[in-house]
Amino acid sequence: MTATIIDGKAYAEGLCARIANAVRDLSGQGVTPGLAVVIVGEDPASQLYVKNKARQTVDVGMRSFKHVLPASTSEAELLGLVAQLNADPAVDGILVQLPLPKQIDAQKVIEAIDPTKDVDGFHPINAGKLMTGVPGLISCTPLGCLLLIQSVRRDLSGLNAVVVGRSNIVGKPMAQLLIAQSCTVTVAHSRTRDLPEVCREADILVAAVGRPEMVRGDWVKRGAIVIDVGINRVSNPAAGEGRTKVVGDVAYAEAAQVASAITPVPGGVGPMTIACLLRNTLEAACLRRGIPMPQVDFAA
Ligand SMILES: Nc1nc2c(c(=O)[nH]1)N[C@@H](CN(C=O)c1ccc(C(=O)N[C@@H](CCC(=O)O)C(=O)O)cc1)CN2
Repeated sequence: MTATIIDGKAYAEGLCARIANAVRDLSGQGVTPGLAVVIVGEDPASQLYVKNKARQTVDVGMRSFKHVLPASTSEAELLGLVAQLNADPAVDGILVQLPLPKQIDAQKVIEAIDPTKDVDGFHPINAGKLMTGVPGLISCTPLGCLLLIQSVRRDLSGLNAVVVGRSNIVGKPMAQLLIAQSCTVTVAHSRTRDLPEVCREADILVAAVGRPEMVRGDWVKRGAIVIDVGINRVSNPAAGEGRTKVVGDVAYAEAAQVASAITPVPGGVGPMTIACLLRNTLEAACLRRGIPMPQVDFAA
């Protein structure tokens, strides 16, 4: 079996084009959604993600507000900025880029964001809404994974799903989203006994562990849909000394022999994270004004 490659980059571009159309309609009604992105410190990967977020925000016709703070910023200073953004009517969405420097308690910052502007979907109110099936803002990476899964199979009812990883940002919300689609969900993690055997039961396998190529081809059930959330930079001596490359949590070449569909890394889940952030900003702008959210998730 040769797997269908799920092209996250192409899906994300299509989603952004639909978001841009919806933003154009909204702007015609005098509403231009605004997204504030806050970065603390000089982590090069975070700087790149924030730059891409600001650029894509403008590309879809939204207003972008970028706040760059020094690595020495105190928790109180960051909380002060969040309070200011909560009160700003031009700001519909607030995102504080993670990770934060060690003197700042990230959970405290997340909990300070107005839940109606929490476009990351990390606030406990939004996590609780997802768990209880109440509409709210959903964490971008798991939402992107679900859209990619549904791009190859719309009805997931009754399928066995295994999510490897139990983080608040990916693993737990991913499990909730799959439960809401009537999957039978197992959340596996570093203490799971016989992880390969657990994975072999999965019709849908989501790997979000942060360990390069940990999920091997013989962990994958024939015909499974495999979603790789990992972004791991590893050395690549074949390309020359000191060179690196990005790989996922799944041994792609092996798994692609067995799966029916698989996301590559790069170009799979990653691009969906930013597209879903813009989607959530559109939703936040609509929700806060009582405007129905346009259907942008799937091509009509
Ligand atoms: N507040 C948040 N912080 C962080 C989040 C988040 O969702 N909210 N996620 C990650 C970083 N991230 C977005 O912020 C992000 C990561 C990766 C990609 C992406 O498109 N990756 C590319 C590969 C990139 C490379 O080559 O290095 C891909 O997979 O194709 C987009 C966004 C942590 N922080």
